[in-house]
Amino acid sequence: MPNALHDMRNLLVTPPEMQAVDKDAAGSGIDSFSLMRSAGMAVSAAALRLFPSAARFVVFCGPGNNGGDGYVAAAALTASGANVALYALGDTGKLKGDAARAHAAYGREAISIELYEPQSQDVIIDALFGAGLARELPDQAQEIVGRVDQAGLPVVAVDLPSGIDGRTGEIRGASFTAVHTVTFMAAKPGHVLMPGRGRCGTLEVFDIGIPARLVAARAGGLGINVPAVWRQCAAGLDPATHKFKRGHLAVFSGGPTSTGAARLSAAAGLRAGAGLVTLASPTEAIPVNAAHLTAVMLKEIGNAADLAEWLKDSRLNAFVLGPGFGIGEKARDFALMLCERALVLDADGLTSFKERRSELFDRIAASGGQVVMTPHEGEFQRLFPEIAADGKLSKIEKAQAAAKLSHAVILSKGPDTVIAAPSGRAVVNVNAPPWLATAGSGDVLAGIIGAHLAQGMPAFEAAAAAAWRHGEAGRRTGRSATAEMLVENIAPLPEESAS
Ligand SMILES: NC(=O)C1=CN([C@@H]2O[C@H](COP(=O)(O)OP(=O)(O)OC[C@H]3O[C@@H](n4cnc5c(N)ncnc54)[C@H](OP(=O)(O)O)[C@@H]3O)[C@@H](O)[C@H]2O)[C@@H](O)CC1
Ligand SMILES: Nc1ncnc2c1ncn2[C@@H]1O[C@H](COP(=O)(O)OP(=O)(O)O)[C@@H](O)[C@H]1O
Ligand SMILES: [K+]
Repeated sequence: MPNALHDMRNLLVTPPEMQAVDKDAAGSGIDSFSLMRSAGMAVSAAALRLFPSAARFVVFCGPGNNGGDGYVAAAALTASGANVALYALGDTGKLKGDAARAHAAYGREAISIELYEPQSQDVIIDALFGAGLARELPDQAQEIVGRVDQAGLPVVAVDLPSGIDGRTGEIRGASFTAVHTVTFMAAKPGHVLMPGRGRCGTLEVFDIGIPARLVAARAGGLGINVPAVWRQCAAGLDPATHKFKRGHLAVFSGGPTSTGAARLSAAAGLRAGAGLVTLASPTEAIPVNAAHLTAVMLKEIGNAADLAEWLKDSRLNAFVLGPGFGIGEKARDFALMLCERALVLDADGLTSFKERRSELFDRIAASGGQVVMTPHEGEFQRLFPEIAADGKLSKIEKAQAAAKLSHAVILSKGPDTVIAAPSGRAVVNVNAPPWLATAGSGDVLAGIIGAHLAQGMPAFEAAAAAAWRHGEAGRRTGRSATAEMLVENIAPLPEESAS
């Protein structure tokens, strides 16, 4: 695992991994109650920072350690002079361990949660359930979520908004929608996967003092897609370079009425840094493509024999196949010929293998090439129906399973794009604005990945860096983004110092 993922800010730790970290911390002699105290104090500080003039802080405490953090926060808020009311879910007499100790230390009355009546100036501290949520949110808690939503009250969540599954980001029955979430040591998948991400508000990762080495030792290779993940593979270009050293990317065009998608990929590939980009076009689409291209070159490739001849040029080192290409045998034949080099298989290129996927997966395994597949949800479902249908798996786990099965790097698109390698390594992209969901946006992404592959980046880093640059391009473009505008706004790769 690269060092980048050892940086706590970039790590994602699943709830079971975090539980193991807790045990290791206790085993190494760290006082678990002092960790809870740090956690609760951090929540109290965040609440006071965000709502310095709140009329009342209402703390909801659950039956486990998340509730324990709530008792500590309530005590700290009270000590700071704030007006605090505390409502408990379940029998406080049944609290155990650190949570029981935090409850005792709070020392004031806990009101039963069903008695909570919203007041218009309330600020909610949600400490019902965190990483330990093991099933649907109890009915009583769901009802409170409804009351808080209806009253439109701001919520500060402890660890996770209660109701969000920390492993998957799914909503277990109902969940609070927080304006701010304070989590501890490292973010969890539920903070970055949808729909959970949309309910966390701003995310604060607070260091409660567990040594980083204990967290890193249990972390399983998941991270957030920050430049540190791939920067070491994107070193600045050699000033003595020439265009062939920056790689030669080829993008395959569809027929005369569906050429735009491939041209978008090609334009994005050039803009993203490939030295040369050639659009490979069937004969009948040559006129329309010729009429639209300038810096991108054009080559007539009608059939597999033409392609075989062209591939004798070993400088052609990366390919994008799929956008607007058409579904069928030609796509399959071409893709199978390209697996040995570096290939982005997208759109129709993926769908063409719906009934014949093992041919593709076997070829990828045998070829040793760098292959990235970029399915959106529908394409993922077509190629990996059994994985897509497994309701127990998170989006990260689905991408990991698909990567393992196909031997390719999988970039599973959406607002929470996941990039996974066959080894299990995976990152979640978090910089994409919603207006990236515009026609042709995926074609632009495929072109950026192609440019990275052409420059010699390994498939995982090429895909992760492309998702990030695509997101940045979206931000630079703004809400009115079209795919053409995204191409214009692809910025240079960040310098060494960016994180
Ligand atoms: N990470 C760290 O280093 C630190 C973490 N800390 C904090 O600990 C939190 C994790 O604590 P936790 O493990 O006690 O889990 P938590 O979310 O309180 O819930 C578990 C309880 O709820 C119950 N239960 C579960 N689901 C239920 C349901 N649907 N309906 C009803 N009951 C349900 C479950 O009972 P059971 O499933 O056994 O029946 C159990 O009693 C974490 O989020 C963070 O805030 C800090 O204190 C400092 C250090
Ligand atoms: N809500 C969203 N927020 C951020 N990015 C999104 C959202 N929805 C889609 N995207 C991104 O937009 C792109 C759409 O690609 P794709 O589905 O292939 O569309 P198209 O075929 O029109 O190009 C993907 O990169 C995807 O990750
Ligand atoms: K919570």
